[in-house]
Amino acid sequence: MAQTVYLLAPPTPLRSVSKLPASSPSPSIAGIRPRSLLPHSSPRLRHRLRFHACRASAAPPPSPDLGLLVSDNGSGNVAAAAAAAIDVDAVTEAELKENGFRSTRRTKLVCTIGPATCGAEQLEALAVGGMNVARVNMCHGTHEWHRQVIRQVRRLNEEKGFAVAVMMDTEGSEIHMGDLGGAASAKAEDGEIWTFSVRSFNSPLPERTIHVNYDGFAEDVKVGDELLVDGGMVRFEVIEKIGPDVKCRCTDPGLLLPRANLTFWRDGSLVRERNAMLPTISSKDWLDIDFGIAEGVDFIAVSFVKSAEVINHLKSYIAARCRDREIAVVAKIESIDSLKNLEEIIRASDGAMVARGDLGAQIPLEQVPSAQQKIVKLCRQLNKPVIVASQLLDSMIEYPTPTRAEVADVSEAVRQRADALMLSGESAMGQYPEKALIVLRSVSLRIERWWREEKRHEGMELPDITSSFSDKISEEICNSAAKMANILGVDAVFVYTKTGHMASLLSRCRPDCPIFAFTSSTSVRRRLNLQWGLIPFRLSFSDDMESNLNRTFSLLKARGMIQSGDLVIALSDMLQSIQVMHVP
Ligand SMILES: Nc1ncnc2c1ncn2[C@@H]1O[C@H](COP(=O)(O)OP(=O)(O)OP(=O)(O)O)[C@@H](O)[C@H]1O
Ligand SMILES: CC(=O)C(=O)O
Repeated sequence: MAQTVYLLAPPTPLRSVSKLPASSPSPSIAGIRPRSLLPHSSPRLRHRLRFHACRASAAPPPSPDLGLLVSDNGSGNVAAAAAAAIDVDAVTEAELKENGFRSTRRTKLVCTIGPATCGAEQLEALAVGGMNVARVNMCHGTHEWHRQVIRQVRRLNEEKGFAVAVMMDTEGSEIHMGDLGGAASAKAEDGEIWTFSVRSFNSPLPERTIHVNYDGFAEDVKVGDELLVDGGMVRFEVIEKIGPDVKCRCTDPGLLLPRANLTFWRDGSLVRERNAMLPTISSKDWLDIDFGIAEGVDFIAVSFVKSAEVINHLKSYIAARCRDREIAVVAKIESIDSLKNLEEIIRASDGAMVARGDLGAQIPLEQVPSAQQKIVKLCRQLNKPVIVASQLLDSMIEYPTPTRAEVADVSEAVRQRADALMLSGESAMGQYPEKALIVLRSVSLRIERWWREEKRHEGMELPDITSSFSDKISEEICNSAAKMANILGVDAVFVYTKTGHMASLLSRCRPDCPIFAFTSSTSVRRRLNLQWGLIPFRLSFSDDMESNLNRTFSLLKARGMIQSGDLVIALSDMLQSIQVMHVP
């Protein structure tokens, strides 16, 4: 296993990438020697790193192998296709000129797809607008509906050069309302009496009647309990139980949406004994998971995770059925149990979601911000991508501009350096999905730039996360490369990575510059699209690093993404030639 650090430096243009002898430090970066670049390396490692001083060639690029390189810019508006094989659209050109890759967006954007956005044109508008991941929520819609959406996203990727990943979100064993007999919503007014019942009804439902999906509902609730719909968007008080029917008085009026989640509280605490007995992954979820595997989704988000065990079980299940590619498992942190077992759950998962909607129905609302901060921090320490979700721009479901408080909430998530922000109802069924995406994009760009200008490198302790010696080498190289990138003010870090692991380790360090991640796998490329600061490309590699570098420089220069004289650090996790090694 070899790792190489390349330093590519100006000032005088060379005609080709040149390589110095292994023992020579880079002349352009005086005084920086391998040892000083790996300050934390154990002397026992005695690795010999080879540093290569190179410059992006000033010579006209050779005819690029256009079919091999496909990118999308992290700024999101890049329907990036191979430079000439597929024309780069006008939006892409404009966005590149406007921001340039140095200021490209680092925070990734997830959009929930629903009736407002499931058409081909609407999906394309979201991709052009910066959607990195499309989320489908299995609480809603049929398999046929989800299949159409997933295939449409794949088509967009293939035909227009996007790398939008697909995340399937399981329903989980939550207690929720039924379908409202086909109605899009129903309004509950203050003081009205509604019936919540486990009985099945034909459409249309009797007036002010709600079906509940959980058979034990009427037995579990008590007169006087508070019933929260959708985490408290509407509230009722239980006033009477008649067999399977529970009569409730509306105390906080609002809009009831189909299949909204239900929780009940007694004496100021969540009643959760019954919930605790329900399986995290229900039999319906297993059918949905099989569907997701068959449709080739990139992520499966698991609702109401209680422990690491269920994540491990699901990962083994996926591994047994999916030998040729990986599906990342994202743990949704949305329950008291998931907070209790947070670290073991995050360690077991490939990522996490701060699912503030349901979390806010399980813990007091005022505890949600600190829980968010804790989850985001832990995820970064453990190198797991983290999504901040729910109600970021809730008012934009109905209005074309966000509230100031919503903008502040988005800014805080960006400032915490979460990997991704998620739109839920705003994109699934809101009136302004594209505008909501623009708000996320512009707030992210602005806060990220402010952060860089203020030079606010947080000194977050990044603990060792690797167990194997080989991974430890990668980790040290990435930590050092990110530090060096900030000190030297380089324009970009290039990482050539088979599995994406090294790109992800770099992302964890949140360097000031963007990270161009090259991988030969389209599915790894899509997965990397969830991670902070990564601009993932697909590139067929050779084992010859110089040839890879030359080719990437030519291709990126041809597209105006880098220029001669740009300062770049390049890392690789897959050279077979030994360039980091134990000194004999
Ligand atoms: N596939 C779909 N079909 C119909 N409506 C949908 C679909 N996906 C989402 N929606 C609508 O958008 C709203 C917000 O979506 P979201 O995925 O956040 O769901 P949710 O019901 O709030 O549940 P969760 O807690 O799982 O996020 C939903 O309540 C629903 O009204
Ligand atoms: C996204 C989600 O499931 C929640 O916020 O509850």
